[in-house]
Amino acid sequence: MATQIPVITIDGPSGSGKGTVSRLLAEKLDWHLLDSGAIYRVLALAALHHDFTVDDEQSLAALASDLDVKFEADKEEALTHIILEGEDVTLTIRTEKVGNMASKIAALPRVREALLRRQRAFKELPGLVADGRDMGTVVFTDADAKVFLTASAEERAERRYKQLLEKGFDANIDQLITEIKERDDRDTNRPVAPLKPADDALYLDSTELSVEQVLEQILTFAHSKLSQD
Ligand SMILES: Nc1ncnc2c1ncn2[C@@H]1O[C@H](COP(=O)(O)OP(=O)(O)OP(=O)(O)O)[C@@H](O)[C@H]1O
Ligand SMILES: Nc1ccn([C@H]2C[C@H](O)[C@@H](COP(=O)(O)O)O2)c(=O)n1
Repeated sequence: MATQIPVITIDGPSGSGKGTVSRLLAEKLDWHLLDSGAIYRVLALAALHHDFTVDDEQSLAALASDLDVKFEADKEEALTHIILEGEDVTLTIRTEKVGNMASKIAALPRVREALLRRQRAFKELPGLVADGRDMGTVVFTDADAKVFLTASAEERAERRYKQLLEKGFDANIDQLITEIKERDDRDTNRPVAPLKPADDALYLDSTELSVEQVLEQILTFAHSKLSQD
């Protein structure tokens, strides 16, 4: 009988905190981590480098299939270095320009299809924490515990504003609120793999919660689900 590899999925809109919480959860459990948004962001950056436009689905799907990207975990710095075609793009992919391009190309069915195998390959022992938009609904439908993490658009824009300033980027709060709402709208209303809670997901609104409170609630939920199996 094949060994079961446990998976916890955390989906949600931009700035809901899923990346932060997923990293902490993976560290605590000593499991692997998949930041699926980073894959879409890397692809977006590569598309910008190659001057591909969003309507060129064929070229974008080919780029997605052959994407030369490496994820190198750095435990000391508590981050994953992302190397695209030999260049460290860990910071570059975090701009709103790249995030918006990622959201646009993520609506293309052939691009999503081309990235499926790459994402599923992250499922390895002793376990995987996967964050994104469709981890629980499409990529890992048989996950042991699924979470949908959200927060108000205003709170998420405020978090993103602070985060961008800390990283040395320029930011404007009103523009961030507008962009977050546009991205929510695009990610939620696309026909393929839209952002939505899986039927069996824990729905968690973090607007009034600290990172520690969110982590605690998810850990309690995950432990109860994993002990049922
Ligand atoms: N519950 C929380 N309370 C306050 N700040 C938070 C909370 N959760 C996350 N943050 C902060 O909000 C910012 C955005 O969080 P994070 O990058 O984890 O969001 P995300 O959902 O992964 O966004 P994206 O999908 O765009 O990558 C970070 O600076 C993080 O420290
Ligand atoms: N599973 C995923 C992950 C990400 N995307 C798209 C949609 C997002 O707007 C964009 C950037 O993701 P982020 O880094 O902000 O989490 O990538 C998706 O469609 N599916």
